Amino acid sequence: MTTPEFDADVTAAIEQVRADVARLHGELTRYGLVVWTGGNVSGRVPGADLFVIKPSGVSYDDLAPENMILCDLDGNVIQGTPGSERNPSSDTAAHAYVYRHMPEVGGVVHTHSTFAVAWAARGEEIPCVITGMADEFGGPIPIGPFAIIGDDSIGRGIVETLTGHRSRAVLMQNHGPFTIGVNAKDAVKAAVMVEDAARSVHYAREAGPLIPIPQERIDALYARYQNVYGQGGDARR
Ligand SMILES: O=C(CO)[C@@H](O)[C@@H](O)COP(=O)(O)O
Repeated sequence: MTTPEFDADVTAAIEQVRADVARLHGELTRYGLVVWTGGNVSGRVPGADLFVIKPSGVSYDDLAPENMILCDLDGNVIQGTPGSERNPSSDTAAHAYVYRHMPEVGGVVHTHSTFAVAWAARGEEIPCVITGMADEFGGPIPIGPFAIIGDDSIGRGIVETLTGHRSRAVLMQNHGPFTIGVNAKDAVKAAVMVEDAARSVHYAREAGPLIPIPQERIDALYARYQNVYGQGGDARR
C-alpha cells in the first residue's frame, strides 16, 4: 500500500493535530466525562480537507499521536497513514458531516458525561439560569433529535440544531452531548462546561424553582466572555 504524499505545510499540520487530539482525550478522563472507551475527540487539519479522530474502542491509556486516524471529510480513512490499520471511531461519519457542513468548526467532541446524558435522556434542553452558561453558551443548551449511530444521522442532527445557534453544545436525545469549537481544544472546553452546567442546573432545580436571567443580561454576559475574557491571543477571538 502506498503512503500518500502531502506537502510540508500539510504534513506539519497533520502532525500537530495528531498530537493535540491524542493529548486532548486525556482531558475527557481528567474531567470525568467518559468511562471505559466512550466518547471521542477529533480535530480538523488546517489547510486540508482532512481531520484526525481516535480509533474505535481503544483504551484512553493507549491513545497516542501515531495511532490517531487521518480521514477525509467524507469520513474515509486515508490508507497507508499511521493508525489507518485500525477502525476509526463509531462517530466518524458524524464528525465528518459536521466538518463538511460547518466550515468554521475545527473540532468536534462527543462524551457520555453523566448529567448532560441525564438531560438528553429526558429530551430537555438546559435552561440558561446561571451566568456560566450565558458566558459559554449564550443561552440554553439545546436538544438534538434521536439519531442512529454510524451514518450521517447524528451529524445531520448536530448541524441542524447548532447552525445559527450560539451554543457550542447539543444534547442528542437519548444519547448525550456533542460539542463543536474553533479547534479541538475549544470543543473539549465546551464538553467540560456543558457537563458543569448540566450538573449545577440539575441540583438547582432539585432544590427549588429556577430564576431566569433576562435575555439582555445573557447577551451582555456572552459578549463580554467571548470578546473580553481571557487573553487577546485566545483561539476563539
Ligand atoms: O456513543 C457511542 C456509541 O454508542 C460512541 O461514541 C462511544 O461508544 C465511543 O465509541 P468509539 O470508541 O469512538 O468508537
